[in-house]
Amino acid sequence: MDQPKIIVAVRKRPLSKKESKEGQKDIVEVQGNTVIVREPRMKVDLTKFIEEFNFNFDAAFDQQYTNEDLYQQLVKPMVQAAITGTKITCFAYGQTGSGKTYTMLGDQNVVGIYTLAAYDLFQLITNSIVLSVSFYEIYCSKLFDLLNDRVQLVAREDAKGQVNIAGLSETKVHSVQEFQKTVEMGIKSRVTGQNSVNQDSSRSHAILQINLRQQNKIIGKLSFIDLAGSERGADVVEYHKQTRIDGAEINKSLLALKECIRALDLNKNHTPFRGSKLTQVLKDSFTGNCRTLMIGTISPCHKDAEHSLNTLRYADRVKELKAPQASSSVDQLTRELMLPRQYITNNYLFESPQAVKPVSPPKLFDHDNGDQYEDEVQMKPSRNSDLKNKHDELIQQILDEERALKKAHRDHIDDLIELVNDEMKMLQAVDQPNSDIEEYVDGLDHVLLLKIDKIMRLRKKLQQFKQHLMDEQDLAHQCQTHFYQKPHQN
Ligand SMILES: Nc1ncnc2c1ncn2[C@@H]1O[C@H](COP(=O)(O)OP(=O)(O)OP(=O)(O)O)[C@@H](O)[C@H]1O
Repeated sequence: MDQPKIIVAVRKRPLSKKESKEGQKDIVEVQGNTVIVREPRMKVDLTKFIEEFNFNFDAAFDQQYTNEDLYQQLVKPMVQAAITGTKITCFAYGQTGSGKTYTMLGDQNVVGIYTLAAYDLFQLITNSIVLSVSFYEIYCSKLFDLLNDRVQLVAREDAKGQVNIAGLSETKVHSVQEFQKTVEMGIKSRVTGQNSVNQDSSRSHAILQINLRQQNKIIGKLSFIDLAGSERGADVVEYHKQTRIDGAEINKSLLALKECIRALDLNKNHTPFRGSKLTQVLKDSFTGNCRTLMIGTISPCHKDAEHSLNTLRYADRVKELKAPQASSSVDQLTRELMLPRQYITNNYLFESPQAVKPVSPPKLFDHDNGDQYEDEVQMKPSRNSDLKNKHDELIQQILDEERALKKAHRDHIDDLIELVNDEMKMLQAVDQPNSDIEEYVDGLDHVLLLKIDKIMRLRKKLQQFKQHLMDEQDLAHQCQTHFYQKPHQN
């Protein structure tokens, strides 16, 4: 059976002892492949209510599941495919502290996906296959070799369009123990590289690559990417300029990543690799025979609700772009019925640039390139709850209108098909000997007028919908502007 090209999964971590002690509430529930977030909120009149968000994924794991469970279900089939030449790429995406490293690397008690994959690889490969590891980091568009004293590297595209990282070191490993040692060395180098105010591991993407070679020819490639903390994209409101630049850079790479996965899934000829350093260096992983797994990691805590929702929305966007699978029509339908609140904002901001101009937050610094994920920017409910409520109502209205518009569009297509059938009959009739040309002319005129009428009606609905999308953008902008305003100007 064909495995899907892209799998999007979400993993919820348990509450930590500290969080339980602090009285933090677990607001995330996993039911099958659905993740439910129940966020306690307060209305303008101070009445409390719970807002519920539902997201449906290819797989979802709650705190009961171990790294081994996740590996067996999602990664093992990919590792097996890697042996037969499929390039596999596995991303971990989520807020700092949500469990990306735990999932990928494990901790002192538990091994993660890296090592579990290595175990299987050494079981599966024959003696003639050599396994080697590269480990590097992308920080602020710069590449650093984690297995060679953090030497800075350069990615170059050759005449054939292949991207090579010049000077990237590769360490041959002959056992799981050697593999683990190599990875640990890279992790150490990553951690000790935190020598500036702004740099910590959650601000960079770490890429672990395992190459399988036979007679010096690469026959398999596995890439594991621990992405920068998702909340870092929101650092565009930080005081420190470098931090803001990092935030913009992270947003840019996550946006480009989403676009590349989209192109991959829709089998598009053009994939926007050059959108960021991350996607540029991963170009090879997005072309040809390849499979991608995205694991979104989330915290269960109430205090992290906004970040968790952002992670879920990002994963949802990646998933929403997937071409429908023949076997997943029920999933598709369920998804349509459970559209998350921000669906419109997320999709229309980025997917339909002609219809809606992207909202640009106020310019904060010269290097601001406008590539930020606007929806990753947090709003403070306490300071703009009025605007936010208005915004929420409008989003609801837009969701209803979207359904009505799509229904009208489908009806419109049915009507057009009927009219085309009528036209065909008219043409057949007029081609007969002794046909009535006047009847044909009147009939065609009538059909064309009907078509114009139908198009105008549909267009009116569309214009109204577009207007509401723009209104939504204005409101979102106002919310952001409100947020960006400093409370005290000296
Ligand atoms: N599924 C899990 N089960 C048990 N503990 C977990 C799980 N996920 C994460 N943890 C624990 O939560 C803490 C934070 O996890 P982790 O370091 O993996 O986060 P992270 O997303 O990698 O953060 P950063 O981006 O800062 O590196 C760690 O102490 C880790 O052991």
